[in-house]
Amino acid sequence: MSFTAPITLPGLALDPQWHRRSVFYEVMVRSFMDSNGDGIGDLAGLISKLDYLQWLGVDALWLPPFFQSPLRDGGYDVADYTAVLPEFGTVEQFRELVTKAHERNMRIVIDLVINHTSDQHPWFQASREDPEGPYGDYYVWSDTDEKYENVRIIFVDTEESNWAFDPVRRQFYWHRFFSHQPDLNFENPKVHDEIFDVVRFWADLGVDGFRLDAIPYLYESDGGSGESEPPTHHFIAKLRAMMDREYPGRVLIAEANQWPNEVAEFFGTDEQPECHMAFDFPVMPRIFYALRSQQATELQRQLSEEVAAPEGSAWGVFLRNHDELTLEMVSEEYRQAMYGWYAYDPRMRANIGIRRRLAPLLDNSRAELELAHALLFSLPGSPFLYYGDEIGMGDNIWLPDRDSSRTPMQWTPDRNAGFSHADPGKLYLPVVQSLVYHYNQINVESQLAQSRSLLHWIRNVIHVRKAHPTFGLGTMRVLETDNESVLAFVREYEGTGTHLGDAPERILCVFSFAHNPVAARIIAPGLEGAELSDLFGGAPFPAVGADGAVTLTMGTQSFYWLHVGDSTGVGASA
Ligand SMILES: OC[C@H]1O[C@H](O[C@H]2O[C@H](CO)[C@@H](O)[C@H](O)[C@H]2O)[C@H](O)[C@@H](O)[C@@H]1O
Ligand SMILES: [Ca+2]
Repeated sequence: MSFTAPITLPGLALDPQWHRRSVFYEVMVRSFMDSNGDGIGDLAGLISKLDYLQWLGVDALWLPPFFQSPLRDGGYDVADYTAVLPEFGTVEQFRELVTKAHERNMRIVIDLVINHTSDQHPWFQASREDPEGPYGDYYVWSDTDEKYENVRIIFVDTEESNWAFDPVRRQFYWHRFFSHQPDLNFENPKVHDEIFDVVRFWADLGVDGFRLDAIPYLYESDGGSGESEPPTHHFIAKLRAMMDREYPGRVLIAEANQWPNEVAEFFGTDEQPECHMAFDFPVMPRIFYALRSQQATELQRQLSEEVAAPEGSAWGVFLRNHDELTLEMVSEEYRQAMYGWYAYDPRMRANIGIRRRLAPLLDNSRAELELAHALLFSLPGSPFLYYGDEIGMGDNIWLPDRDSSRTPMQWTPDRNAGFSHADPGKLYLPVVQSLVYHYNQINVESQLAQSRSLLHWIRNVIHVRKAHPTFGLGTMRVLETDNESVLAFVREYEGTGTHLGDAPERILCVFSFAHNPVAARIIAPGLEGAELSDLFGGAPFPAVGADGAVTLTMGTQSFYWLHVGDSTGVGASA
């Protein structure tokens, strides 16, 4: 892929690898900061908090939809792709956000929700009213609701069919998600043109990337599963080609809740590249499984089988996001175990998953929060944080659907957690006031004032990660251990063009999920005789033996990131 065209975005240098070096931060405009006291977060509020995000070490923001929408699915029901929802601000303010982010060397990624629109979108209104008109074929219409019977239902809590009857057109329309989200008809080339124009609109405003929402579901066919069908890949390849031609350096991120070998197809091929990044869905629930089961084996197996992202591409790793903690990528047995540990109250469940935030899932255990983040920041790929998780925000399971984890950001112990000066009753969602996670205690201001707070800890780890490009750019080798609670892998990078000069770097990462201290023997072929030292404080550790093994003692639910130095000479082969 070439990057010959100049990139003129303010404040940003051309960096074809930026997405592989970045720490991403998902921030919902509605939830972060309200600038005008109407109780709803907005773009001006987000702009006012860019300094905080820069301080934290964030390199790129991912903004879920902020477009015109009836907000029946958190904005994933778009009614106008090129208009900002008035409560959030204006296109001009969005341009200002991009400029100010770029000035701080931060990039902006936005959601591209193209599988479906809101039923309020003028295209759908025109389509239902005038089947022969210019929009008649923009959606998937049928006289029967018996087509595509092999296609599963995704929102099992609310939907009984992927078809809904429209009383105006007197036909059924296809929808993979809520019935108020009709699927666009990608068989219609005019739909492709419309989507390309939407991409150009936002790319011209300077966005650095697009998260392709629900991307496997663009096409369906008779007898097919409606997931990742060949024409879906052809469309993405066509979109990528346009991006490379017209907007080199901007990235596409696939949101495909599937197994790694299926998701990996969204990277495309050398000849027909598709996405630069894809979210890693299977790894995430296995981290949570390991924390409760004290077994690293399933996570170790998954990581060993992990498909390496092709040259120049990256996985996106995450612990939580704005959706439920999806359990689609685990077996029924594991799913039931996880419901038992993490969703013991049925109210905590949504579809096939758990609608809770990170800190409550981990019972506010500092050890577990650190362990989970240490994994997040050292697994291959780029980490995605979810707003508020850096301070251990709580949730509100009495709110409907996934709103449980979309409450206002907690900035201070003051009114509305410093999020808004509106009357508290006017907020788009109430601030969290539960016993453990009340905004009086859990907020940015008080954590800034405590040097050992979770916020400072996470910031420190982010900065350590960023000082070692191996985490973003290196390969991973999973190692054998003699303790099934302990996971170990080595990250290796040839080291060109980093602060290390051209020196290669190796980092041994070890994690114990045991609920008591343990010792583990780690077999590290290739590291025979190597010296080890702690990446944080530099303290020396026992060297790897001549047999390539090292025994480490680990505290309860703890981890090490160890710099692998030169061989001590003990049994070193060369
Ligand atoms: O636009 C509809 C939905 O699209 C994304 O959905 C993803 O989340 C679902 C769970 O909420 C998941 O089951 C599905 O596999 C994903 O594609 C988006 O992130 C959702 O917020 C949105 O409702
Ligand atoms: Ca506002």
